[in-house]
Amino acid sequence: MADDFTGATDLAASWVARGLRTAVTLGVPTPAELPALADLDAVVVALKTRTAPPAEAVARSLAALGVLRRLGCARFYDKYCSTFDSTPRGNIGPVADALMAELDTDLAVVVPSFPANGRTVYRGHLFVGDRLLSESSMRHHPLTPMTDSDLVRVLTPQTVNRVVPVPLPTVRQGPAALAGALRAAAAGGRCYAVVDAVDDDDLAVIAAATADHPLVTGGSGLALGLPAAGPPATAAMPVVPGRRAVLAGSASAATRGQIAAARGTLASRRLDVSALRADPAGEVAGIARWAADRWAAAPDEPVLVYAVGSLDDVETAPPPGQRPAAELVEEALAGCAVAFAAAGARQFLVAGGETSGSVVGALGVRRLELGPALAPGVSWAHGTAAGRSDGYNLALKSGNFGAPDIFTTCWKALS
Ligand SMILES: Nc1ncnc2c1ncn2[C@@H]1O[C@H](COP(=O)(O)OP(=O)(O)O)[C@@H](O)[C@H]1O
Ligand SMILES: O=C(O)[C@@H](O)C(=O)COP(=O)(O)O
Repeated sequence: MADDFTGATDLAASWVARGLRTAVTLGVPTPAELPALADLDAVVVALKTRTAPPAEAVARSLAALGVLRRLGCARFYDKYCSTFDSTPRGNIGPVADALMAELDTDLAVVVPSFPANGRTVYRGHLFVGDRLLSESSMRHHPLTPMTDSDLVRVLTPQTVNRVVPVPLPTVRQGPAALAGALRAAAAGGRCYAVVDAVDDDDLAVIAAATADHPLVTGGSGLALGLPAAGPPATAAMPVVPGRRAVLAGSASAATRGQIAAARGTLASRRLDVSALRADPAGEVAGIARWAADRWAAAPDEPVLVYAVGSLDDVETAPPPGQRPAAELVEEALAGCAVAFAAAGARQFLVAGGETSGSVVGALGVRRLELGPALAPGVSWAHGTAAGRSDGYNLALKSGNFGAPDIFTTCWKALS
């Protein structure tokens, strides 16, 4: 299960790359949706729990666990962000505590490392590229600013269990030595092992050492460490013809760069938070009219609607008595998606995990099958929605992933 929607497609892409036939369900699948999932090798339940209060995140994660067990799943992956995104009342610990208790297991590894995207863990500290997490752009995240890179220190106040670091030299001794170190750690009582990993070989060692663990936790990198079960299990993804749009609610550095790179090429509009506060429906209707005009002139050209061009656009606290900008923006982009779909849009790149949750929920999409990869952790998918026979093509892009030109180059894969 994944705590946001971009994270879910990121994990699914890793499993597909390792040869596992995988689907993503958006929210906990209903009983009627289970038969279609029965023959797969892996299922990712996408939850929108990253910023939820701990009790709510725990309840939804346990509901997901229950359904996955009913499907016959025997091993579980608790997917959170590779930058360990967590609110001050963090729910990574409470969710993992509940999963461990339910699965009656004494140890779970904590492995956010994802070297392909520059996330590494050394001596229990999380790095983004060559910076500590706390010195990376993640310190400015509007919802989950990360100001501490020491994962033991971040996780300890969130959990009733012990948190122990496992250093790189132990990993480099290989799977047997690491498995022994993990067993020794668990002998002292239920605990988390924050395992160092700086490259994909380290992830392969951790995957081998935890092959019999009922629960692992981490970013998607650990899934890439699995031995391949076969060639990549990418199904031939249906391409749904229609208008194209980029909806970017992320304020992350990579997305801001992608917006700057695309603005010279794509027709674009920035959401105006004060206008949204005054008249949210009117603002969305105005953007929908603008997009329809653009598509009338150039039907194949994507339009770009974004929230944050520079960090100055980020509202850190709402005016007294007003709704937070984050909520207004998520609702507005969801409203744009629905209005654009009514105008014939079928292909969406959505930037941001929370944003993706809002947009995909508003479109009524329940399930995704992955298609071509666009970047590490980012893929096209085909989404099926109740009452829509054609569905949508969706690329749910983590705010911090993807090359600078992804908003303009991603469409080639659908041509
Ligand atoms: N101007 C703004 N001020 C404050 N928050 C904003 C603003 N624009 C967007 N946001 C919010 O920032 C959050 C970005 O989170 P998310 O979509 O998960 O992106 P990322 O993948 O970069 O984490 C969303 O909730 C979005 O609505
Ligand atoms: O692990 C990751 O970094 C991503 O899969 C992820 O969870 C991204 O979250 P957002 O940056 O909020 O999209």
